Amino acid sequence: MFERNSGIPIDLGWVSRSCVNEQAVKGRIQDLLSSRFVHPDHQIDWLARSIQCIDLTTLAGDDCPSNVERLCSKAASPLSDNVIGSLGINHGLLTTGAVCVYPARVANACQGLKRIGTNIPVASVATGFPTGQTSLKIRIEEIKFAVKDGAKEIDIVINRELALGQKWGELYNELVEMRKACGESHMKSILAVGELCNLTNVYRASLVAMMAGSDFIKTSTGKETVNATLPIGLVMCRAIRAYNRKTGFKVGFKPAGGIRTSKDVIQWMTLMKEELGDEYLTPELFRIGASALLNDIERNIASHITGDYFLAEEMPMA
Ligand SMILES: O=C[C@H](O)COP(=O)(O)O
Repeated sequence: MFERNSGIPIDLGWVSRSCVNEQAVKGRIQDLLSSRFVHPDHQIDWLARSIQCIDLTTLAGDDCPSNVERLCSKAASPLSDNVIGSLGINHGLLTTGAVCVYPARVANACQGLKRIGTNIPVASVATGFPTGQTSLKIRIEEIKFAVKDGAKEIDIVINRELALGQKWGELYNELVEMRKACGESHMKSILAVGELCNLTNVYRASLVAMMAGSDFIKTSTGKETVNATLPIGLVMCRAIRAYNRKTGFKVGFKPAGGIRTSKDVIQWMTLMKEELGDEYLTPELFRIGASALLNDIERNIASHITGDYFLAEEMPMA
């Protein structure tokens, strides 16, 4: 275990001095993709490990108790019994990192997980997700509502207007208020990187979110035009590393939005391993926000085990 990030007073000098060389970021990602491979013999282990880091998500307008219950069952038993048996893992030991739902569905998720008898945490998006376009008062109330209903993790969205206007002090103050409203529940700050215009803003927003006490920084809501990309992920990982060196606090990273395939997951895990080290490849410090990824992982693990090719529709719905 490690100490939770309590945040630090805002350091505006550090924020405004920080600039990102976009060409160097692209070069580093190209180098990573061309020089680091996971040996096929180890891919099953990596994929099984990735499942523990998934925030299994449903964020649809037609979410209702029954589909949230199904999501909870899938989170508690992400792989079929025969696949689990072949991996030599005891049933019930492999679960996703969390279940992620809208605030109105937190109570359903908590009940569903309790019925199954698992302590998988419920995460909830809040603060006017995905845009945050409402008053601070209402955004704070929404956090409190989700916490009261049992959410142990709150995925808040940052105010993009403040970030784009370089109003870092104001953004920090909003985030500090949100962190207070989260209480013991962990705050995962969504930067909505696709709307931040450039990588320097991504780096600066990452620093401000961590200074305000975020437990995780997260790329995207999944609703922006550009969501999680590896260059953006690299910039956020570097900010996490710099913050850790300066303060000693470890802040987690959550790429989210458009992550659909086993190949994507292995690339994200490679980035984490190379940039932050193995200790960050745990559910405490790494999550993948995804609504449509588990099916592909299960299909790949089943294919590795049996040597047969499976169609997506042959797998139970993820
Ligand atoms: O926070 C999680 C994202 O909404 C998931 O995005 P996705 O639906 O593209 O997987």
